[in-house]
Amino acid sequence: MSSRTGAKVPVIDFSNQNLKPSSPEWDLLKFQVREALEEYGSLCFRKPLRAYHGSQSRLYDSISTDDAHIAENIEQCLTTTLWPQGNISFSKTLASFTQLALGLEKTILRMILESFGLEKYMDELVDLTNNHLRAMKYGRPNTSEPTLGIPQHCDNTILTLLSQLNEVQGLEIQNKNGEWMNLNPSPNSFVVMLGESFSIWLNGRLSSCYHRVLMEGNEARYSIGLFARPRGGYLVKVPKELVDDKNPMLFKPFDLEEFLKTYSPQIVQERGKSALIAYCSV
Ligand SMILES: O=C(O)CCC(=O)C(=O)O
Ligand SMILES: [Fe+2]
Repeated sequence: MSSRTGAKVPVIDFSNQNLKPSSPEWDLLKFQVREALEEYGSLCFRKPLRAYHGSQSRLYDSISTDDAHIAENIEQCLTTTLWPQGNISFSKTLASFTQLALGLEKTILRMILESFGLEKYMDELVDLTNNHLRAMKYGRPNTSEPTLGIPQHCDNTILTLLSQLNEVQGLEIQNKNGEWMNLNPSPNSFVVMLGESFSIWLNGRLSSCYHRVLMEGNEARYSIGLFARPRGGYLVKVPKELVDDKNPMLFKPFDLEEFLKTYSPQIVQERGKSALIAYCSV
């Protein structure tokens, strides 16, 4: 296993509720976002289908819904899975969490696009996005040995926003030197990661980061994520502005749903890199 380090991913302060595009504060944050994503593919933000997802490890369990902006989806797929008789306060909390996360997701998306002069694609990217909300539980490892909660992977999303719900740490990202860094996010922050679909759309200008969950000790870990994924039936396609003589097109257009039909975790292991990147590399 490669080495682990406690080095820090940048934390960016988004606590200003009145942040406006084109203001000096917006431009400063935009610069910080771009810089952090170039370095790590990931950063932390400070801020005031009914399914158990497949077992990633013996510790991992989750419930999730697509199109999480619709409150009934949260109710039907998450709340009633846990409380068949319903739980209004849980549904409301999750719905307001989702609204907050969606707002942040759009802000980050706009900043990244602006930093490439590609803001005209904002609506197109928002339209092709399915916001998948997933609540995750990692059971108690009951050992002092580091135990995998989720093996290393890159998300196939456009953006991923993660929030850790209790004090039990475990999320790690890999830096450019191959070292694993634990993130230790505080409960009032989001970790934002650039997903592979976005890295491909950007013709590789920014990379997504490998991450994993490693746990030890006797406590369960709870986290929640908003996974902005391209909808099935939509082609993710590098915009013409990112292709020229010096920057040839690196990826063919792809439909994530079509890719997932052919996906086999073995491909990831065999090629040592992401199956999605391998699938649509030119
Ligand atoms: O629980 C976490 O903090 C990470 C989850 C994750 O990486 C994933 O579901 O893709
Ligand atoms: Fe992930």
